[in-house]
Formats: sequence, C-alpha cells, structure tokens
Amino acid sequence: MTFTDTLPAPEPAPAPVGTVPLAIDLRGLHKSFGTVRAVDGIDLAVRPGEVVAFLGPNGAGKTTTIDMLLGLARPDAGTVALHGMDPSRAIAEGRVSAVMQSGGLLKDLTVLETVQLTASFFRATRSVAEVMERAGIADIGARQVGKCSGGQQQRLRFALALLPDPDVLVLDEPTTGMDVEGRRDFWNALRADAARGRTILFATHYLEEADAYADRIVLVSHGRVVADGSAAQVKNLASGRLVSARLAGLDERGADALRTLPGVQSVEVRGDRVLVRTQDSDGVARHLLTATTASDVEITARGLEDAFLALTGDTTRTDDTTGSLA
Ligand SMILES: Nc1ncnc2c1ncn2[C@@H]1O[C@H](COP(=O)(O)OP(=O)(O)OP(=O)(O)O)[C@@H](O)[C@H]1O
Repeated sequence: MTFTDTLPAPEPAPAPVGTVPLAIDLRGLHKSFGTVRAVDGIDLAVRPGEVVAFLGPNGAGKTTTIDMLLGLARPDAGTVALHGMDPSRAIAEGRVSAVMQSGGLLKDLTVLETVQLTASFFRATRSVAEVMERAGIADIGARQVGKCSGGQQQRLRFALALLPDPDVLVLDEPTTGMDVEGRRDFWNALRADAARGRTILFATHYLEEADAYADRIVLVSHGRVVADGSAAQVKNLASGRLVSARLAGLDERGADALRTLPGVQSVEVRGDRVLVRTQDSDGVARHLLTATTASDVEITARGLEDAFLALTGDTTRTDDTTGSLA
C-alpha cells in the first residue's frame, strides 16, 4: 500500500458526461530510458484552478512526466489529456503553456522586444503590456535579455507563457539557480496570477516552495507518486507532531511509559528535555502534564522536509538553508 491510499481521494475518476473535464489527466504513465524506469506508473488528476506542486528529489521523474504532459516525449504506456485534449492540440489552441528551466531567449533583444516578437507568432494574445505587468517586468522593458538576472529571465519566460492566456500553466523547476529574493518575486507574481483561476502545475525540489505556494502537493520518488494531498496532510501523514517538555531525571521506566502511549513513534531524551514524536500530541501532552512532573510543554508540526524523508526514504538531501533536496 502506498501512502496515497490513505489520503482523501484526489479523484482520478473520469469526469462524468456534462461536467467540466479535468485540467490535467494522466493515467498509468510509464517511460523508461534503457534500463532506467524514469516514470513508473503515474496517475494524476488535476481539477481546473488547482495549484499543484510536483515535488521530488533529482531523478524522481518530474521532468520526464512534464515532457510527456506537454507532448515533448511519448509515453511507453499510459495516456495524457489536458482539458480532454491530447497535448499537441491543447498547446496549439493556446490552452496550455509552459515555463521551462532554461533556453528559448534571444540575448540581444530587449525584454519588451522579446514579448512583442513572441506575441506576433500568435493569432490572438493578451496585450504585451498586460502580461509584462502580471509577470512583474513592466519596469525592465528596455533591458537587454542578456543583462537580465536569472530571476528576471524567468519572469520574462512567465510573461511569454501568459500571452495565449492559457488555462493550464506548467512550470519545470522555474526558480532553479535564483537567489532568495528572485524566487520570492517570481512566486508572488505567479501566485497573484493563479488567484485568477488558472490551473498551475509546477515541478520543484524546494520543499518550502511546495509548502508555501501550492494548494496540493504530489510527492514523487523513483517514478511513482508516494503521497498526494495538501501540505498539511502530507506533513501529518508522514510525521505527526513533536511534543517536547522539560522533564528532569526521566528513567527508562518513565520513557517506556511514554512509548506505550497510543500513536507514539519515538521517545528521545536530550539533557533535561524529552522529545516525543507522535500522531496523538494531545494524549502525550495530557500524560506529561498529569502523570509526570513535566513542564514547559511544546507541540510543533514537523516540517515537510521530514515528511519527504519519511515517505521516500531518500537520504540524498543537502542541509542547506533553502530546504532543497540534492
Ligand atoms: N534522455 C534520457 N536518457 C537517459 N536517462 C534519462 C533521460 N532523461 C531522464 N533520464 C533518467 O530518468 C530519471 C528521471 O529523470 P527526470 O529528469 O525525469 O527526473 P527529475 O525528477 O526531473 O529530476 P531533476 O530534479 O534532476 O530534474 C533519472 O534517472 C534520469 O537520469
């Protein structure tokens, strides 16, 4: 059983006749490169207006899934539908746009010229001024693309993706290589745009981005979905809470009494504090306050990073402050 079986269903069922089709509908996707199973049976149903983070470490299969979703790669097995259409038709009709990690920009043009040129390729688009405003690049129209920062270039790609006013926007690790401020500006622009009802799927290995900007997190590992739910559900599923209290002189018997409480996963003593990892923080707190001399009780939710490690068993994460996975 995967952890996805234990969460409220994200509804992979087909849309009944007469209802709005799913924005993104991936079923049984498989893709191998030689002996590497890059995508090993991914099902994903995204409703219109959802903002979904596709979260996983390097090599989890995110880009391969996105390539199939956009029709850039053909699945070995499985199907892709975007608003009920195959990817090439959805893209040709301007229903779907993508912001990829790199490439696709001419360094000698200015930002404004780039947006104007791209707009000229489409039959009908949003206005150049509007997409530049929405992407937060209205004030750098005269700047040469080659002189823009990584974050500004990504916001330019975002503006270009907005030109056909797509229903679905797909972003593959859009903030890779940006500094903290660039990432924040980028996500603020994207989030403001999402508030208007666009469906957004973004791949990331930044846990904090998934947590902060997505309504729903789909956690992938080794080409499979290992958890699917809100950030709170994913965290709760894997990790429960941490109850910490000051409790001097806790002996083995006392620690064992804590271990036998319902929902307790682990008990650790650090100096004069005891740390209890549990699914039932209320029960543990009640026990500590009524049956022991504990004081200064704190209850905290464990972070998404803990959830990620617990669910995927991945041990390749770095310890940097960005909360990314290497
Ligand atoms: N063209 C290819 N040829 C061979 N192997 C590939 C190819 N593309 C991807 N792979 C392998 O498939 C697996 C999944 O790769 P993918 O790029 O989809 O992962 P990812 O989650 O997007 O990782 P990252 O965060 O590094 O972009 C990896 O083991 C990768 O090495």
